[in-house]
Amino acid sequence: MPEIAKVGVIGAGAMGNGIAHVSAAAGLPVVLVDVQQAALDKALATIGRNFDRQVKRGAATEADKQAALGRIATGTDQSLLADCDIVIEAATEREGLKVEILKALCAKLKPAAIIASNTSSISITKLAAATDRPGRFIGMHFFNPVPVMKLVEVIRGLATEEATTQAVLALAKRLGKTTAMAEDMPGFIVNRVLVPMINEAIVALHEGVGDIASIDAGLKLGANHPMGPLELADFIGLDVCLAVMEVLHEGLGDGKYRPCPLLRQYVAAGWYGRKTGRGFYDYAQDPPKPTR
Ligand SMILES: CC(=O)CC(=O)SCCNC(=O)CCNC(=O)[C@H](O)C(C)(C)COP(=O)(O)OP(=O)(O)OC[C@H]1O[C@@H](n2cnc3c(N)ncnc32)[C@H](O)[C@@H]1OP(=O)(O)O
Ligand SMILES: NC(=O)C1=CN([C@@H]2O[C@H](COP(=O)(O)OP(=O)(O)OC[C@H]3O[C@@H](n4cnc5c(N)ncnc54)[C@H](OP(=O)(O)O)[C@@H]3O)[C@@H](O)[C@H]2O)C=CC1
Repeated sequence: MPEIAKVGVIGAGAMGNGIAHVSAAAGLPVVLVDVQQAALDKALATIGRNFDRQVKRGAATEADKQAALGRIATGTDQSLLADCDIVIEAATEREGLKVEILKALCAKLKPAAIIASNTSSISITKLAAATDRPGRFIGMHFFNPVPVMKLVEVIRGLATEEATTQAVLALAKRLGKTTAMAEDMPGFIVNRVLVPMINEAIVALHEGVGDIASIDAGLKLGANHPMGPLELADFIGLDVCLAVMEVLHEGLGDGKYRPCPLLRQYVAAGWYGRKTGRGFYDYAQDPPKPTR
């Protein structure tokens, strides 16, 4: 398997922009594709702002930022990914959508190209089966925010070839990440543990055990979490949290993974958290104000 020299990213949202950021910062040319030009524009602005954080701290120079931004090409057409050695799929956490994207993508890529999914929980084996290259399909699960979080979970599907695994481990290392191998089971490792905790915080809110501010203060001040569980849920996206709980509940068949009805209600209202401006907190206010 040749070394990965060019990275494609599909989906320019909360995660896609970060994956493009760290790939370009590592000196790799990047192609970032999304269906909405507006999403691409927003992603480039976010990447620029995140580089500014690093420049301010002296962790990067203005020249580093400009050079990295110069390595990122964007567009709404998947054919721009034709000469990428790997394409990392980071589109919305909906299985049907991912399958549709992957099926369309295969025809556009060179036969040797690897496809990786950044999915939070969906079966890598199942997604691989939707492609023409199950041996060159793998889970490469980054964490939010990508420029800061050191971990990449690597998940092999049943058909993933060793050369694919080694190429992705080498890429993660080049991106400055630490890898953990996770089995292709619902939620992999981190989300199997973390998202049920978030769901339990929502249950506690739903049952009136505490209000939003108290629940978040509890885990921040009592367990030294950097963010409270409800603040974190908004940061991840309530849509993603619900999608993960549904995969756990269905895949493991245990009632303890039942998504809290209040989480369903917030997602049904379109209150996804930071990405829509309102979730458990209203981000139109400064500081963000609890919504109940
Ligand atoms: C759902 C899934 O499938 C998997 C997941 O991702 S689960 C979610 C995993 N993520 C978490 O658990 C995040 C928990 N929260 C945190 O770690 C911290 O709150 C945080 C790193 C996000 C912010 O840290 P903080 O101390 O509150 O803020 P701050 O001191 O301003 O930032 C620390 C660093 O992070 C950077 N940072 C903060 N927020 C950032 C953001 N949204 N994007 C990029 N960089 C960010 C800052 O620039 C700073 O970096 P520099 O030192 O280079 O400037
Ligand atoms: N949020 C998180 O903390 C984490 C999420 N993940 C996973 O990463 C993936 C992305 O999540 P996240 O970044 O939060 O999601 P977002 O909703 O922020 O971004 C998804 C992006 O994909 C775009 N998209 C939708 N359909 C297509 C398509 N057909 N082709 C190209 N782009 C498309 C969306 O555009 P539009 O808005 O127009 O639909 C949107 O810009 C998910 O699988 C999620 O589970 C993994 C780790 C952490």
